[in-house]
Parts: sequence; C-alpha cells; structure tokens
Amino acid sequence: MASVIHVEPKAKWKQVKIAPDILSKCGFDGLIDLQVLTDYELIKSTKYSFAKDNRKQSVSENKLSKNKEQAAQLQGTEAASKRKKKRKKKAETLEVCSELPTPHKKIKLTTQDAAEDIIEGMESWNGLYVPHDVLRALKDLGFTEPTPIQEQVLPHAIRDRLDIIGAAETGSGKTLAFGIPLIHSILEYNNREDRGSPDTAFDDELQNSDDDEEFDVSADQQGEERNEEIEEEEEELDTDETEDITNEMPDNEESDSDEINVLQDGETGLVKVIDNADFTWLDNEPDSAKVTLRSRHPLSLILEPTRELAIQVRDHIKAVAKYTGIQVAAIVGGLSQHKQLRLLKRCPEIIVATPGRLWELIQEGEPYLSRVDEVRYLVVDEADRMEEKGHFEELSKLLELINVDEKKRKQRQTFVFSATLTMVLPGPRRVMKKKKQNNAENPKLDMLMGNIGLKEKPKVIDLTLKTGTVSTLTEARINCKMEEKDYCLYYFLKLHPGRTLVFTNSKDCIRRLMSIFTLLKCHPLPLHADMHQRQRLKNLERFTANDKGLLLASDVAARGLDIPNVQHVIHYQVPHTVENYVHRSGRTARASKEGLSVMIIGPDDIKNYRKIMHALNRSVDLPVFPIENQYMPEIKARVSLARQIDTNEYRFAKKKHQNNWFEKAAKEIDMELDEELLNDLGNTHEQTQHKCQIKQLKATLDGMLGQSLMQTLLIGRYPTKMGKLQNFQRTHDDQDALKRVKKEKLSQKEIPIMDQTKPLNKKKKQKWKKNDKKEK
Ligand SMILES: Nc1ncnc2c1ncn2[C@@H]1O[C@H](COP(=O)(O)OP(=O)(O)OP(=O)(O)O)[C@@H](O)[C@H]1O
Repeated sequence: MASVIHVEPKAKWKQVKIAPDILSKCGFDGLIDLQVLTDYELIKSTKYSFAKDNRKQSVSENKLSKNKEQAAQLQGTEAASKRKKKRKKKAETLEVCSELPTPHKKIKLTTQDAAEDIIEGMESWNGLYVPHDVLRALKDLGFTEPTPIQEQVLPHAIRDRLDIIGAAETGSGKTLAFGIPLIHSILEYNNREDRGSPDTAFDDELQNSDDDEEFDVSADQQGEERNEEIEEEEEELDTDETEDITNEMPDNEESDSDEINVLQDGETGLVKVIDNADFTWLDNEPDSAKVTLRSRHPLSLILEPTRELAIQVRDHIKAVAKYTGIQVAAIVGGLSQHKQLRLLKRCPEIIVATPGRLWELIQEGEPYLSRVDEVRYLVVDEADRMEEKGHFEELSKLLELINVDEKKRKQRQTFVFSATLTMVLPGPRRVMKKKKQNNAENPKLDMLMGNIGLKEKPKVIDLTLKTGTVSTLTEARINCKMEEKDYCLYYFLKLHPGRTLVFTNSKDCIRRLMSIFTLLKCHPLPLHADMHQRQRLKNLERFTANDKGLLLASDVAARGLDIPNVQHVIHYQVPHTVENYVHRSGRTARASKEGLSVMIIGPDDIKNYRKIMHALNRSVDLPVFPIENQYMPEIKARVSLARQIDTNEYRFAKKKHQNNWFEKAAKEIDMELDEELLNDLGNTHEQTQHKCQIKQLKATLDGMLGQSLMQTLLIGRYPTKMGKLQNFQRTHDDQDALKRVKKEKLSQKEIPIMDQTKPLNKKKKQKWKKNDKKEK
C-alpha cells in the first residue's frame, strides 16, 4: 500500500463569509459553503484511500480497482522498482508538506474576461477573441502570430459559435485552431453568469449533491510544483500503487479577480468547499489563491486516431491552457488504465482520447465518462482516418451515445478537422448540405460525417492547396529495382545525414530493415502498431532527441505527429493512398519550415506512384533524386554483407525456434518426439562453426563501416581522375539533400505524367518503361 496523507482536525471547521455580490458576479451559484480549518495535523498513513466523492461510484469502482490490482500484479519487478522510487518521492513530498511554510490568506474567485487584453508583441492576434491567459501562453511559446487556418477559424468558432469543418495542409496549426476555441468556451462556461438558467439543457440535469472537497492551501503546494508532479504521473507509463488523489493547481498568476479572505494574517489552513451542483471547486493557489469551477462531466472531447497523436494534442493544448487552470487528460489504450481513471477523478474539462479506450471505460461505468453525452464541444480530428478499420466501430457507438439527446446535440459545438478531408470528400459542403445524399466513393465516411452530429450549417474552411502538399515541401523520387531499395536508402542516410523518418507499408518490412540497418550501424528505431505503447513513446522520444535520428515507421506515425525538425521523409514503399502520402510527407516541412520527401519507387510501386500524382493534380513527374554513382560499389558491398548476415541469422534462429517449439509441445503432452520433425541445425560442431562464420562476417562488416565512404574512394577503387587524386571533400551543400534536389530540379527536364484515368495501352507502357530506364 502506498502512503497517503490524512488530515487530523484539532479544532472545528470555521465558516467563511462570502459576499453575495461576489458569488453572483462570478456565477458561482452552486456554492453552498466555504469552510476553513487552521488547527490540524497532517498524518502519514499507509491505508488505501481515495479522495472524497466515491459514494455514488462504489459498484463500478470496485470493478475498476480490481482491474487495477490485477494489472499491478502483472507488472513484475520493473514496476516494483518504480513504485519504490515513487514511494521515496512521496515520502519526500510528505516531509515538505508537513513543514507547512509560508501561509496564505486569500482565495480569489476569478472572473475570466473573454475580451482581449493587448499583450506586447501579440497584436497580430487582435480581433480573434483569444483569451488573455491563452495569449500569455502563446507568447511564451513564441507564437506571435496566428497561422492562416487559426486566423480563419477562430472568429467563426468563438464569436459566431459555428460548427467548423476545417481542412488545411499538414503542420499548419490546426490543433490550436480548434484548441483555442475550446479553451475560450470552457473559461466562459466556468464563469458564466447564466448558470442554472432554466432553459439551459445542461443545467436541467443538475443534481443536488452534498459532495465536498478539501484543499490544503499551504504554500508547499506551489502550483508549478503540483503541475509538474501531475505531469510526471501522467507520463509514467506503468501501473503503480494507489496514492491519495490530489487536485491539480494552475500556475501562479495575478489577475483582476475578486477575493475572499479565508485566513487571518499569519495563519495556514485548509479550505473545504461544499457545493450543490454538478461542478466542484478544485483549484487554489498559494499566492493568488484562485478557485476555479470544474464541471462534473467532461466539457470537451477530442477524438484522435492514434495514441501518440492524442498525447501530443493533450500536451499542445495543455501548453496554451497553462495559465487558465483548465485540465486536459489523455485517455488512450496501451497505457495504465488505473492512471487514467485517477486522472478522470480530477474532472479534466478537456479529454483527448482514442475511441477504443474511451469506449472501454464508458462501458465499464467510469462515472465521469458516464455523462459523456453532456460534452459541449466535440472535436473529431483526422476525421477521414477515423473511418478506417479499427476505429470505425467504436467511434460510431460513441457518436451514437453522444448524440442520443437531440437537445444536447444542438447545444454542442462540433469541429471536424483533417489535412486531407477534401481529398476523400470532394464536396464536404455537399455532404453537409445533404447528409442523406450518398457519397458513393466513401459511404463509411459519409455515414461518419452524418453521425458526428454537426448542425445544419457548419462553416467549411478549406485552405488545402490544389497540389495537396504544403508549399515548403520539396518532393523527389528514386527509381530502382526492388533489391536496390536497401542500397538507395543506405546511400541517402550516409550521404545526407539528418533526422529521417522512413515509412514502409508493412511491419515485416520494418523488422527486416531494423535488422539490416542495425548491422550497418545506422541506429534505427522502430515504430509500429504491434509494439508496446511504452516502447512506441520511448522511441519517439529518442528519435526527437537525436538530430541524426532514424525512425522506421508504419503508417501509425503518418498522421499528425509533430516531431520537431524532421528533415527528411523517405517512402521506402510508396503508400497505397494519396492521403497517406500527404500525411507521411507532412511529418516534415511543418510550421513554415522546409523539408524533403523522397519516394523510393520499385516496379511494384509504379502504379501507386502514378495514382498519387494524378490525385494531386500533378502534370509532371517528381524530380529524380541525384545519386553519385562512385559511392555505389562500396554502398552495395556493405549492404549486401549486412543482408547476408541477416539472412543467415534469421534462418538459423527460425529453425531453432521451431525446434524449441516442437520439443516443448512434445514434452507437455508427454510424447516422444520424432527426430525427423525437427529442422536440421547440424551437430554441435557445425553449429559452432555457423556462429563463428557469422562472427567473422560481422567483423568484416565492422571493418568496412570503420572507414568513411570518402576514404573508400581514395583507397583504391576510384582514386584518381586523369591520374590525379580527386578532392573528395564534400561541402555542406553536397550533404544537404534538400539543396541538392532543388539544384538538380533546375537542370532536369520535366517529364509529363501520363493520364491516369485511362488504362495504359501497350505503347504507353513501353514509353513509361523507357522513361524509367533513361532516368536511371
Ligand atoms: N501560431 C503559431 N505560430 C507558430 N507555430 C505554431 C502556431 N500554431 C501552431 N504552431 C506550431 O506548428 C506546428 C504544427 O501544428 P499542428 O500540429 O497543430 O499542425 P496540424 O495542422 O495539426 O498538422 P497535421 O495535419 O500534420 O496534424 C506545431 O509545432 C505547433 O506548435
């Protein structure tokens, strides 16, 4: 059991007088009483304890805590050592806590002013209705001006409160285009004057409740410290023991809000808040001691197709909401369910979720999510991906649940965003105008758009370019035979170092490349759906930390991931759809930065390549990526050797694995094993020989890798030109793949792309093949 802190009162709770005008001004009509306790002791206890309001939740909670216990048992030694560390940390926290240093005396009831305050250097955001506290955070991030999609969306979303269908190129800032309106609306909701007005659907459901919450308002609970602690807890990926639930506190800040004195000079104390409505008072700060209302159901729900994306969006919105006290939680699969349940207990206003885990928790009866139909703001991000296998079913059920009440649906503001929405929905307007009309091309998405529950006249903001990709992206291609793809990739990585994201169409391909490029000491990191979530996130982190990092990914990483400064995206296999090409390529050239995307096109990829070019309205072929042939012999020698080692190792390991399996199975059923069933691994001597052989091959490869490619040109194979040594020093521009393509593009002839709409006749096929050969 983890240690928790209990409060032992030494005197009675005293009532705090609150001026009625303050309450009415702030719209805090649910507040019944505010009490303060100044004489108390903090006691460390090992007893399992949750924070207060568990009464209504007992049934589902029992089930969930059982799950948690089972999960905890499965965690093993690694989790145990983490728990140990955590306990140590908690003990340190307790020590600090028991000191109760500087006292504070006030609780401020903050009224959030929706009007803009001018902040120096942030004038470009004027007229977009961005809350002052958000502007401060944007300034901290260095976002001095809005991106075009933000500029277009914000007034319609905030001022006009319209549902929005937004499409803009990758990396154009769509997250904040829906994130800022959510924050604005939540601040407004929390401070609204009309709370409880009878015609408000959401207030019809207010239930009387005698729930109360306790807060230590001592100065050790500095907002920043607490936020850090909570963040750490969110990031920790294993299940740990239960600790007392504390409430997140916003950063310290000054604001022009009303204040209530709850303590006398020199006093420290706890504050108890008692309310009668579906909200609670969770936040206070030591100095400015702000109290913020929190809803007892999620106010905003953002649905994302992948876990990484959900976590990223949570972090992004958190960063801009940091001065507002608004809490954001990510509910995603693959991570500790127990932790997510604890986060939900803090009543986060914004939930960013993947449909699967969210649906799972709703079905298990998680109390906060049981009122998910009350969400006032719904975002379906990457909407066109959501209709794909693995999302559609759960998402449909979720949407059905959320939209079950027509009145609530009408009160809701809905946002649907994607960079490729217009590609899959050639007429989003048409779909919206006539929901019933069948989009024969994509009936699933059509249905999804209908189920989302958009109101009659959503605002469609489409800033996507005709060319599909972002204008700062440079695209190129390498045509080669299937077996040459590895050479081309190794060539690129060696001669053009930089943070590179390589996409493949299959997990098997990632596994093969992982093995070969590890042998070639390129230090690749994998990312695909079959990996543990913890490892996926770790690899992303490691990739982000290395400016020459290499990530081998499936399309799970194609959408939305905002990894800073990815210089190159390589399509080792051409994707099957134009959307995937656009999203994959969009991992580079983000936020007005430049980037390079290269397709390695083998004979099997030609069909997809041409399909994509056609869908992107390209009339000429992509430029050919320049390859300096003098390096190729050495490149081929290294890669071939690595492949030989990989194949040998793989075959031997596979045989061994099969034999082990047979032997184990036979033993289990107490059966004598027929030797003929086993693969021939050779006798012990032969096996040792095999190992030695592999060792030798590895040593040879290491020797080759020990030399730079330039050196290999000098020592023998291509040492001279006209009898003299060449200067093989590569300039920075030679190494910069993007500059090389741009330069090369100018000297290359533009080759028209053949019409894709008609099937190719024999003549055209030959012409295409000829062109291919010439380029090579
Ligand atoms: N106003 C701004 N000024 C500068 N940078 C910004 C601004 N808004 C967002 N960004 C940054 O731009 C990058 C891309 O933003 P975001 O991830 O929201 O793009 P997106 O349009 O959702 O991309 P995708 O379609 O790939 O999901 C992020 O690093 C974000 O921090």
